[in-house]
Amino acid sequence: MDRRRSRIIAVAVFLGFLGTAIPLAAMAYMSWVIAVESEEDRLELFSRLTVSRAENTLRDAKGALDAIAATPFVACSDAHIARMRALTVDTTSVEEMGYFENGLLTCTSWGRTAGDIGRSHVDYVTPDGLEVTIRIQPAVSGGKPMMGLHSGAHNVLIAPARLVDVLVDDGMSIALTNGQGALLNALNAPDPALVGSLAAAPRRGMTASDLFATARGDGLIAIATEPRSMLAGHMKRELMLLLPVGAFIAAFIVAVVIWLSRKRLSPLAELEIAVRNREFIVHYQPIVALKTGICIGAEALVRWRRPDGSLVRPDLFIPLAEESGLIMPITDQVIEAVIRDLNGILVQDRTLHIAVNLCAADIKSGRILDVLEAKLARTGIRTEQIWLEATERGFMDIDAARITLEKARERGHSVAIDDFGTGYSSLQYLQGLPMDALKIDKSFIDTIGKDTATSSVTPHIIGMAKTLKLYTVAEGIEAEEQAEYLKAHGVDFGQGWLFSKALPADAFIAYHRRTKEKFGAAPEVIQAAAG
Ligand SMILES: Nc1nc2c(ncn2[C@@H]2O[C@@H]3COP(=O)(O)O[C@H]4[C@@H](O)[C@H](n5cnc6c(=O)[nH]c(N)nc65)O[C@@H]4COP(=O)(O)O[C@H]3[C@H]2O)c(=O)[nH]1
Repeated sequence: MDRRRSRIIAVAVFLGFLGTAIPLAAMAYMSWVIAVESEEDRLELFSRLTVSRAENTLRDAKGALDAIAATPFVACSDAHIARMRALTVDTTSVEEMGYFENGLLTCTSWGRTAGDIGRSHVDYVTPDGLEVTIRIQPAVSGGKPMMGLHSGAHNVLIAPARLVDVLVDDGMSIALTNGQGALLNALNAPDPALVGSLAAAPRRGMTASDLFATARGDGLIAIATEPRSMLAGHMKRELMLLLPVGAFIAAFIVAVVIWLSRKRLSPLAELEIAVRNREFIVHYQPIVALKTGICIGAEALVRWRRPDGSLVRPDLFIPLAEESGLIMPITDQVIEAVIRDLNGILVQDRTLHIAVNLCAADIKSGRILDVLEAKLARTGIRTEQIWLEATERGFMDIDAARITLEKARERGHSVAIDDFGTGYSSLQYLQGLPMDALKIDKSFIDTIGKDTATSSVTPHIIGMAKTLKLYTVAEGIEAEEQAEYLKAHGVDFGQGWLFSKALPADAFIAYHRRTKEKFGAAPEVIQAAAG
């Protein structure tokens, strides 16, 4: 497996892992956030209930004090005491009402007193003017601590429990403070330090151990807290709802990652990347004049050099490239490589030509001629030094092919039909097409000297080419006797392992120099003139 495939697989595994982990973690986080939010909402609701409960209690007490102050009765008369008692009985929150004269309790809702109980100290004053003593231990309440509210000459005692008389859920604690931070009463022993901090700065949130929320009333702050462990159950419920959503998203992401990576791992995707990364190089197979042995040119044969350095043969990727249209950018890269590799030697030796293979799409559209013109401009390479090879597949649209080939020849290129004899159209098409050379396929050359069914075809192909006044190039010559046979039958040029395999540019240039020294130079570049 090459590095690119391993990288794609590694990236896919990594993305698959992220695509699974992130949605699941996001859903877990969302469950946590929702659980925290709704628990805090619940605590805030209980804080608001507490505040409203305390406000009602204080309002009732104030109502009773206002009502007694408005009575015309003589202080501590029977009527006055009866009125105080009636108000005490009628006002749920009031446990006792008292009347003070010269700072001493003179009578209460229960009767006259000895007049030896003084007014208790004032802890704070409510916004509506009630003087509050947070804790009084009156003799009449049986030792139960009371809260005293004083207005004018009267006071009332209320049970502090009335202020936080709220039915709370398990684990929840409540504290009620006045606006100055003094604790009025609490339920279920909330953490005093937390209560102190929230009384100073009311807010909602959580500490390492508790969740909390607060509510403000008129001169009152209620604080509700509960342990963080209460979140677990809530979060579990949210998870049950959200995890399937996370699992669905994760499955979707994983499916997309698999689909994309399979696409990227597909041969087509690899080829696309290769085109983008310009991974194509060209090897040159020498073409020699059979009579003299002189190297008159070469066929440019593309190779795909993978990032790991391995070379892929064209027959393994050209069919896919043709099918997908990627062949056109590949042809462009081949032309660029020819110019880059051989510009020098092509300018030095005008007898040398390079044959470039064209795909069917290029022959149909004729696009390649403009590409060639643009790329050859200012290189010094002559158009007649670039031959164009087309297989019969390129002539499917015969009218379009004729136009392209005519144009190509007008511009000076020679045109050869490649792999001749392997298609179905052959002769009939050939006659109508402007052509310079015919390349006899290796399958016919292989039959030379052998007694096979097709061996008799080879001399016919050669004869036909001569009749049509085409140059003949024999492909795939591997044996001396094949070369001799072809020479004897008047075939002009040959190409094959007998002379040389396809060579990298440097090796081809060296090959060309050697044969030039040995056999001399070609008289001139072989050109359309043949026709
Ligand atoms: N066994 C044997 N083989 C020999 C011998 N002499 C030459 N060959 C091989 O025969 C093929 C000749 O090229 P082709 O018929 O144009 O056939 C080419 C051509 O159709 C296509 N091709 C190569 N380069 C390009 C290109 O740049 N563009 C296009 N469109 N097709 C290309 O790929 C085909 C295969 O190319 P290659 O693998 O390079 O294979 C080359 C060459 O290496 C020999 O003596 N013995």
